[in-house]
Amino acid sequence: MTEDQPDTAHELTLRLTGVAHGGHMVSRSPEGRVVFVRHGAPGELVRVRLTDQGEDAKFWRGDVVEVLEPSADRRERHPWAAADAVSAAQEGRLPVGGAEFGHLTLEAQRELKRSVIAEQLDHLAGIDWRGQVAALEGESADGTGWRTRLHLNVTEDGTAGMYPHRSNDLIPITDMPLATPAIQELAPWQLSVPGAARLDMAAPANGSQPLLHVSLRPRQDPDTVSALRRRLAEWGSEHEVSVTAQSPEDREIQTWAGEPSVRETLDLPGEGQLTWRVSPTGFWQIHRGAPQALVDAVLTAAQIQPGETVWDLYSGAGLFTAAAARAVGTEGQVFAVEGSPVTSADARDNLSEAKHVRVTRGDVARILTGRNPARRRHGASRGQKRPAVRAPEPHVVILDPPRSGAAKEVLAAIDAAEPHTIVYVACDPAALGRDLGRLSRRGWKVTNIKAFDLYPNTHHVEAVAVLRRNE
Ligand SMILES: C[S@@+](CC[C@H](N)C(=O)[O-])C[C@H]1O[C@@H](n2cnc3c(N)ncnc32)[C@H](O)[C@@H]1O
Repeated sequence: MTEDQPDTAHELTLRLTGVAHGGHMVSRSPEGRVVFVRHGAPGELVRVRLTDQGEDAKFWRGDVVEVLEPSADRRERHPWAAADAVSAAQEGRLPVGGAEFGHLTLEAQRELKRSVIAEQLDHLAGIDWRGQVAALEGESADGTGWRTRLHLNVTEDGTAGMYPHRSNDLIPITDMPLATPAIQELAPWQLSVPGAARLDMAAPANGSQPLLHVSLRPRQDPDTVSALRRRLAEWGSEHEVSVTAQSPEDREIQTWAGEPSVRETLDLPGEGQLTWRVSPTGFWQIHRGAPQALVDAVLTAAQIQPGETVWDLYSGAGLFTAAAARAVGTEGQVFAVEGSPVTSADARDNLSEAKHVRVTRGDVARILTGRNPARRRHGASRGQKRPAVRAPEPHVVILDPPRSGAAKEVLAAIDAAEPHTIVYVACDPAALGRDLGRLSRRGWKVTNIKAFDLYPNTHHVEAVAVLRRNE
């Protein structure tokens, strides 16, 4: 038996008392130890199979395998059978990750996300947040069909699948209802791809040509790669899908069929259409409606005036950069910083016509302060390694950091630059709470926080916070 196979010796019957950050429900074992449980709902009595249970562990983790007293918030049917924990347990397998709230109604999912945000903001920033988590316009009734991006891992023999939460046992999948209809129709999980380690599928919401990117396994023999290339190039031509590939030994991305990138677009009222190229390994928002919802929220929050200077930190391929560039006009300027070489090259290309936009590649902390907090954490010298880029004085700062949030140094540098408004876009409520707390202590007032359900059927949630200086 492997560690991940069902094991009734490690099961408990637990009452779930609430929701915790990270997609877990909270409960206590009979001897009082906290147990974080996935796939349940507050108030339920459930049988839980423990997945982490060290004697010395501060807390344990587990998955629901049977619901003894169900919550009224449970759906009749999980929209994605492969991710349904209860039927998975009945079939003697693990549920795949990626839809850990799918057993609940969308309203209940949003209520849990709301309560996590409220709790984190209260606990970490002393903010009494009374907002709601808004569904995106045009969201489907069951929260499926939204993922324009999907990644699959591949077994040694070339079968594509997905991992259960905190497990290395890849499970082949036969469908993925969270993906857009375009991706479901292509069903990349049906491909047999020996030689590949991972597949990334991107299908822009505007219906333009999708792209399949293949990350090859290390040191593949040329015959395996040629055979894979031939088959996928044929598949790509037949289905009008671009195919690209990269081996770990080679930084260059090869185009095997079609185009080397996808084309994303957005209609800005009164401004026409904005267009972005996004490379196979570059960043783009996942939900088909996310770019529109976030650009609207950021522009409303930022109240950018013509002639102003805007910083767009962690800019990705330039989603907010392009919108801000229109808002400031050619009398103003936008200073964008993006760390990933691929994504910053996309941003440069996307904004190459806008002479009032400067895209800088690098770590935001290093660009703004000349110091590298990551290196310092690992014991390197505190000294300035390289001079910081000279950033123009901002009126507005937009930042959209990764899940870990912004480094302390970044918040200090933003504060020191004295913009009138900061717009913080966050995909992690705990990092948001911590960073808003830090900015509040520097004299910033949080004037508004809006939350969006950009990831239906998962525990993830996005928030846009607006801060103005406390006069
Ligand atoms: C959440 S994405 C936001 C991108 C963009 N705002 C959008 O909506 O498309 C965060 C971006 O920050 C970049 N990033 C992560 N850590 C960084 C760092 N320390 N310095 C600069 N960029 C970073 C990532 O490569 C990614 O493109």
